[in-house]
Amino acid sequence: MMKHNVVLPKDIPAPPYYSYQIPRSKSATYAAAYKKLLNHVDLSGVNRINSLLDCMKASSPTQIRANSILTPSFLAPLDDEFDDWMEEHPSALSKFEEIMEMSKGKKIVMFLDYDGTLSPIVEDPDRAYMSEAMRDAVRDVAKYFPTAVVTGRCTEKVFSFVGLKELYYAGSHGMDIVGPTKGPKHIKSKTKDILCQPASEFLPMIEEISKTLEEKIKIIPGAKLENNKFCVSVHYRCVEEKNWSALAEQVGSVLAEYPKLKLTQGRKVLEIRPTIKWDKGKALEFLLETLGYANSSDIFPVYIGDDRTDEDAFKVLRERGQGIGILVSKIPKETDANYSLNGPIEVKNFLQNLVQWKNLSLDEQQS
Ligand SMILES: O=P(O)(O)OC[C@H]1O[C@H](O[C@H]2O[C@H](CO)[C@@H](O)[C@H](O)[C@H]2O)[C@H](O)[C@@H](O)[C@@H]1O
Repeated sequence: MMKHNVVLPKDIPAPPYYSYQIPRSKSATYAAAYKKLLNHVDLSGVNRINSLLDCMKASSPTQIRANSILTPSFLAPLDDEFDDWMEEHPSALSKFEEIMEMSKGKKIVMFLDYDGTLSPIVEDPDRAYMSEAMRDAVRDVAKYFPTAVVTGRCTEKVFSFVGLKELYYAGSHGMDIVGPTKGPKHIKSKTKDILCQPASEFLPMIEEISKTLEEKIKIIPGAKLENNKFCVSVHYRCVEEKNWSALAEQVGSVLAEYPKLKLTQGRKVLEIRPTIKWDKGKALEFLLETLGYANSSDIFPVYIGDDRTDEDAFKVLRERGQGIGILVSKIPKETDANYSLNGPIEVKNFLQNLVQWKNLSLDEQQS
């Protein structure tokens, strides 16, 4: 096993998240507190397990409600808070006309997250299939607009689920970007080139931690490890809550031996990945550059995603002042996205609307 010199500090006082109070205001969603909690994750010394465990609990709204670590005002988002949130992040379906108006004269570029966006969240990550109707919708969208799937999955796995050769795929949270193998005119490349692998030097380390963790988590019923090539997912969706601390202990203690790896969190999943400054936001920028749009002012990128990791891409779009981010969520979450959709079915409807709108505008141009 690769050796790393790590000194684990002892007796560090617990971070102050137990007393964190959320003001009841327009933006007071549970996600704001969760974000604060994540910032306090401490993988060293005595706080390691508690920190990780609190983070696991806080990542799930249902768990949050059942859990007493946060204040009651935080636990019960009211209907009017939901309405406020919807006002700030309106449905991309009900505002479809408005969005199309904003995109007028610009080139739409589509970025789609996979799990929770194109496919529904299911217990077994190996069975997260997308529907045929969704596949048709994505295929149709890609006929008109450059389209990329941006995901935490490894590229090979997500390709096996989506199966569309004409798309770009940015797997492993954007650390493995490949081009299309065939496609319409706007896609120049005819071969499935590897376009970008910024974390290639981490492959042996990821392989090693993946094997170590796989062994360690075997003792925890329901825990599942997924090797995503440049990152590793440790799933706890099927782990009973009473065993979460044991899982946190295993993951935390292994990770403490790898200072060049960091932990992020998705939906009932702990994600281990290189500490390099690369994320879905960087992948989006890289793809825009690859498509020749780095300095174009007439592009309109649309990024649709449901996960915390998609926030990096939403943020990039906000900072560029270009296009829109659409968060897929049924519940209020702190987000940099501009609009929302409540699940994969609405995502499919949005994509179908986009195709219909494009067909209509082409018809208008011809008549
Ligand atoms: O970036 P994404 O495409 O959203 O991928 C993020 C992770 O998604 C998958 O896990 C999630 O979906 C599973 C299937 O529905 C679900 O069982 C799990 O609880 C979710 O966290 C995937 O398995 C991970 O590897 C991705 O990193």
